[in-house]
Amino acid sequence: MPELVFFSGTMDCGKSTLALQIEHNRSARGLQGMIFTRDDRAGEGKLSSRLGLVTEAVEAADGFDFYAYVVAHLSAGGRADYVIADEAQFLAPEQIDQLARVVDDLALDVFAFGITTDFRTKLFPGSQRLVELADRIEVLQVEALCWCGARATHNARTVAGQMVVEGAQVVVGDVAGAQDTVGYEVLCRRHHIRRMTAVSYTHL
Ligand SMILES: Nc1ncnc2c1ncn2[C@@H]1O[C@H](COP(=O)(O)OP(=O)(O)O)[C@@H](O)[C@H]1O
Ligand SMILES: Cc1cn([C@H]2C[C@H](O)[C@@H](COP(=O)(O)O)O2)c(=O)[nH]c1=O
Repeated sequence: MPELVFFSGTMDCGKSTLALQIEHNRSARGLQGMIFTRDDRAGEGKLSSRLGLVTEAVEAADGFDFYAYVVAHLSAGGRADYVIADEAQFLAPEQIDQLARVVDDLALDVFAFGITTDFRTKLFPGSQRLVELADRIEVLQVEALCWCGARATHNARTVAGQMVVEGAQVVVGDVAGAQDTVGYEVLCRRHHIRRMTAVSYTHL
């Protein structure tokens, strides 16, 4: 049975790497995937991993209709055996519904990758819809670690290493950002609640 699978975890836990591995393993066996992303750090139309691998992807911007796009591709004689959607937290709930329809009506596996919660520990709307609709939710095995050594479960937004709790939900960035710009750091719940980042800990 085709499935909608949500691969979830914190930032920097290997989601995009896994997406690229799934793509590699399937294409090595002659299967044809359709790869989508949104707002990847590497730029428009890219699916990139911090390990240095990158592949071309279709940018799923606001209003993009996954179901219509896949149907149009198949109707034009194109082939599709599965779908990959990275940075799925940025998708609108309706777009997740379209991905579910790709599974149910077109019988394709859909592998979606994304972080579940934002810097304020609130669900992204796209992730919420994935939790509601996915056949399976897979938490990634390679755990990112908090500075204290515990498993990182939450994403903090930082400016100069200090945690901030105000701002827009979406700000594209990285865990290794420059000191004066917006960056991110993964933390355990205890230190997220206490707003203790690696920088604030070393200044205690
Ligand atoms: N220099 C490195 N050597 C080995 N592994 C690395 C290196 N840099 C990053 N990684 C691995 O890549 C992971 C991040 O992968 P990525 O797919 O970009 O994460 P995500 O998509 O979840 O944000 C890190 O957690 C780490 O396991
Ligand atoms: C927590 C949080 C993250 N983001 C952005 C930052 C990155 O561009 C992506 C996550 O990418 P990754 O491959 O999982 O590292 O999401 C955001 O916009 N808002 C947030 O609250």
